[in-house]
Amino acid sequence: MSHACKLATGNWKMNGLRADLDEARALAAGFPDAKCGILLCPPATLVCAMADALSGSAVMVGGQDCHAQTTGAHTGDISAQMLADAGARQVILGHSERRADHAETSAQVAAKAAAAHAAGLVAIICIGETESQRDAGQTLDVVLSQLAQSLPDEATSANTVIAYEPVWAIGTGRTPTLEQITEVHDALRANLPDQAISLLYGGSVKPGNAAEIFAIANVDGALVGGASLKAVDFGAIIAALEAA
Ligand SMILES: O=C[C@H](O)COP(=O)(O)O
Repeated sequence: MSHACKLATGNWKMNGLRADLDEARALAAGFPDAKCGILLCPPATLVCAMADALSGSAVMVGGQDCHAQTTGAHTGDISAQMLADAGARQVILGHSERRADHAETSAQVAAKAAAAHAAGLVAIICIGETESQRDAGQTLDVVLSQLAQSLPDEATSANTVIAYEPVWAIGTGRTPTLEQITEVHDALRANLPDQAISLLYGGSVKPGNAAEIFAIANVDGALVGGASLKAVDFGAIIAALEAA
């Protein structure tokens, strides 16, 4: 572990109806005195209701994306200010699914992060290589380039978290070796503008592999997709992070 803050982030992606807020409540009930940051990022439709449901608990609520502008004619988009108004404290930006499905560039991610910061939100900026890039030996070049281009100038440990997510490990049950995660996280740490920025690993993190991943020196937590949907699974991952 580094000196950065530990953070367990759950990304519900396009999953979750109001009835699923019971999972969020169950998670919060299991960690009344959390020893690390705990964050759930539900779909936009649930941000307000989840923030209300978790009010007074140790579990924070975040968004999964925001627009770079504050207001305007952008049908279907939501601004960072709107997320903050709904009770969010953080926002995931530049997730590989956004980069792939919506052709988001790192420059756009940086603009969104600046908007998030202006709204008082912590930006969780995602980076990661594809399988073909890894096979071509381009992993460090790709992630360091994404890091440099996705961070706005004002990024500090107070307003920014980085999540390294190999695209090929997301939702596949496959993970890099511990040596591969170590190599990338060490390189990221060496290139951060603020050494106290938290570095999360994401991609098929489960209760069964969380402890060994959290034992890596420059891993400060996780960005968890599928295993964050159920309190019992995400709770086990959070317990592993607290113990690391
Ligand atoms: O945002 C979360 C990541 O994409 C990881 O998803 P996963 O845990 O389902 O592999």
